[in-house]
Amino acid sequence: METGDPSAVAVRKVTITPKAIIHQKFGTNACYKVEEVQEPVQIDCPGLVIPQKGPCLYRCHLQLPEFSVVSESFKKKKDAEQSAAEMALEKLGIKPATDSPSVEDAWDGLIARVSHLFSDEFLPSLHPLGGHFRAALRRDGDLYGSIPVSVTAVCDAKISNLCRLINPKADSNLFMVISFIMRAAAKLTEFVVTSNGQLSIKRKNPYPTEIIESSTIEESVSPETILVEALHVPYSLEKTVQPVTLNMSSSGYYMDVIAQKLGLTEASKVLVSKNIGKGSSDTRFYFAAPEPFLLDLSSDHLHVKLHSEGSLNARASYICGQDIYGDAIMASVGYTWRSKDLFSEDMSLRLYYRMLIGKTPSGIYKLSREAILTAELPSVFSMKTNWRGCFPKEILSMFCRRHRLSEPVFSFLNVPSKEISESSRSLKKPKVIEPAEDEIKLSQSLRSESSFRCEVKIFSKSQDWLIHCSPKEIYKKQNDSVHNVSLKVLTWLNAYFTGIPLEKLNQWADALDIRFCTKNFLEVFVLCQPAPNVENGEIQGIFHVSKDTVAGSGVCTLSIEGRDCGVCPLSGSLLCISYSVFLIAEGENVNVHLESNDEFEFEMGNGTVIPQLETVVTQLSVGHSACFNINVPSQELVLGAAADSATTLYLLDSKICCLEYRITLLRITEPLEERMEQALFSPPLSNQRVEYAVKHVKESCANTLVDFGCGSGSLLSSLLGYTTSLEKIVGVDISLKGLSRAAKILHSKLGTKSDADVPCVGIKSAVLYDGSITDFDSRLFGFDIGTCLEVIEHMEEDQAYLFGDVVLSSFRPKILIVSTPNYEYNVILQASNINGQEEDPEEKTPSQAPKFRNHDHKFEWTREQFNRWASELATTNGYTVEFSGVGGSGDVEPGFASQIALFRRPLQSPDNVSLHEDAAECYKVIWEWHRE
Ligand SMILES: C[S@@+](CC[C@H](N)C(=O)[O-])C[C@H]1O[C@@H](n2cnc3c(N)ncnc32)[C@H](O)[C@@H]1O
Ligand SMILES: [Mg+2]
Repeated sequence: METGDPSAVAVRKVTITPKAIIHQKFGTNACYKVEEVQEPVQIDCPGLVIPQKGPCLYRCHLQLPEFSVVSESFKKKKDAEQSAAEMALEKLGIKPATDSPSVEDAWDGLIARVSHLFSDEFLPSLHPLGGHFRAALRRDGDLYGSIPVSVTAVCDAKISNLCRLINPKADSNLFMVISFIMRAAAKLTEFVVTSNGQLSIKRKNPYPTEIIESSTIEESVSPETILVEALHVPYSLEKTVQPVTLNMSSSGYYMDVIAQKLGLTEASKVLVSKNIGKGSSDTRFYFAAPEPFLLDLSSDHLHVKLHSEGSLNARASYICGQDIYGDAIMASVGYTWRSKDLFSEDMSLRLYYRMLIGKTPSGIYKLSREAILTAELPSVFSMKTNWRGCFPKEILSMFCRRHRLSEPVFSFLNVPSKEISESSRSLKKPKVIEPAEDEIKLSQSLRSESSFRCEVKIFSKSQDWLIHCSPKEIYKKQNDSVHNVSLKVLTWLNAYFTGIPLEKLNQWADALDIRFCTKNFLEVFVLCQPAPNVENGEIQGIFHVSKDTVAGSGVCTLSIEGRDCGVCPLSGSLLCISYSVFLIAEGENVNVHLESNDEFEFEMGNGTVIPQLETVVTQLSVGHSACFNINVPSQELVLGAAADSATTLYLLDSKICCLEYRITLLRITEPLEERMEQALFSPPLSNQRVEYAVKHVKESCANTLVDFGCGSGSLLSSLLGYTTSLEKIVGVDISLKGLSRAAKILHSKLGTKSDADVPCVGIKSAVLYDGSITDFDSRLFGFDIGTCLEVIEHMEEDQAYLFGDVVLSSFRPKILIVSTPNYEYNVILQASNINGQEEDPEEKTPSQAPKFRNHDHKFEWTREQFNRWASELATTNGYTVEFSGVGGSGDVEPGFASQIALFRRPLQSPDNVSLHEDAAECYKVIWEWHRE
């Protein structure tokens, strides 16, 4: 425990304390002695024989050259000391200043602090700097007892605080701090010596022997030599970061060892960065003090001058957020508050690259998932329950901390309830509603019936405005609004980190409702973009963005093993895979293991994993394994993952490499809607819709069927399991992923089985088209039956109206079946437990209208809304319509779970075929099959 520090309270209270003033006036001539006082105990238990101890109190004797004072008794030693100092000041007729400290006060505090560090009482203390003072007494010759100023500048929070009070810029300017300390030491000529051109301070008189003895200068139990792994970070970006070993002999001073590695004679020429490690670790950059700095300690323009020297170490400066010059050593070594022994930890290339990765938004996400080569920061925040890894808000906070910015400031705009009730009446998602300016009340007191709009502002440490994101979207949950706005900012920042040009950055900002102060922003993030390398036209910088990543590589080879169970993942499903990633080199027998995960969950369709992986899993069924190769991504990602950095570096530098992914699809959890339909209905609702369609196919003896919005072909493939009169089946969709799954399933059902065991023997052809069902294609005119199951609610409402018109006026099927969710039924679904799994219990607001069943639904209609749509449509186009449904009952409130409209074209109604004779064939054939 550190005692008797006169500047300590100065910093804490911001005003100079009585003790500090005494110290300024008398220095070491002021002598404090604290004694314990035992307070008399009040016996409130007569007859008790066990001796009673009162609380321990302290009294302080302060001896000054002319007089002495004794304080009252206090519970804390330091209060006794301050009280004694105050009494002495009173005697001297000095009034301590009570207002905030002036720069002069801070200077006085700094001088007092430096003086204290070199005092007898500091030497034995358990303070990170104490170790340096003791180790300095093991240095030889002239260096005996000499302390490098740089360590005092970074290992003592009080010095940093005082320097900041003198000049706020000292916070990020190491050189300024060092020159302040040197100037303070120069004021203590009686006590310490500073030598010209040397960044070191030494005590004038030796320590008394008893102080040295009590300080245990020799470290307790340490082996002969300690080998510490560190890294050499060259300032030239052409040279790679290399591991180095520091041999810390137990009898020397570790700063001298580092000096040698930097090619310097001794420790005082070494400068030390801020701590960049996590928590208790002490990871810092060590680098040579630049020559101009040694020559001109007092210049205020030093920083600028150093900048123009051109030896800025971009990698080291980027990682620690402080300017670092020349080659640097990155090491985790130093003294702590816990022990007198030297603390050290090995640094590895992997740790270094992880630090680099951890400075970008997507990197923070990747690290939080322990999936550097596999995960990507998702593009949307769909649902809290499906999000894996750190949440956007936390990532944003972490990002700000790592770039030494202020914490992000979130504020909520309370959306008036009028807006919400209007928006829920139309049963449309309250997506973009702009409340009138005067109706917005900035409110932190949030009512449960409120909806939330959240905005965020980001400021630098010195409160310069950097980014402001104010999306218009309204959310029912406060958390959703916070995560969404955070994700927007992260997405935008990520774009900046990948090196997009400024004009694009501006466009992105507009699209994401972001405003930013270009000047302030670039000042803070100047080192964060990969700088274009003019010589060879490649992007090169702190990030080694490889050509392949820039070009956007795809999957090179793919092989799938295992039995196809026919269920492929849909967008919105939650997948669980196991995977391993290896670095493989052309013509080499070695492959380096980079990353593995036994159970890795992610949501499909949000960009939560690298695009190649998402492409591959869409082709897999549960139980399937796949192996595919991709081009090597940026080096820092590979090295951040690799445990064996040496082999990895060797292969990356000398061979043509690629990454090999081996994955197995373990589980698929369908989106909420699918899960509810399966769990709450027997047979599952989707099967009931298929059976409804089959019944009408059979009844109408249809030969031709078109499924509008066929998705992954569940209806078409199910139809193959029934004996019907169908000869031609066609599917149309705009989703290529869905269509390719449909093709795969139809192909396996139609192509492989022998006629004997297939009921669908009558089917002569099957075709899948890529196209929008709101566009007419004459090849699908006049079919016997058209189906459109659970599709219209995935379109905007006006598009659903358009589809209705096009299908009945142009396609003109004899029968059309349209199904869509019955919104009124949601109360029943959402009262079920299934829904509970998705909800955050504390966020539930029962008074609100039920949610839609699926986050991709653009609307959900009540029975009345659906009836109105279908009836008007039928009348306009000369069809009849009848209403029905599946799930629940039509006669009991609230009706069917899935409502169905069945349109029939009366027999006498003309086909209108002539109208479409020359109509375009705008759909694209994706797959077709014809019976030979
Ligand atoms: C919920 S899925 C239903 C799939 C299928 N009908 C079923 O019942 O399994 C909705 C489908 O509608 C498709 N879709 C949405 N808008 C469309 C459009 N304008 N044209 C064609 N398909 C569309 C989507 O791509 C998606 O495959
Ligand atoms: Mg749907």
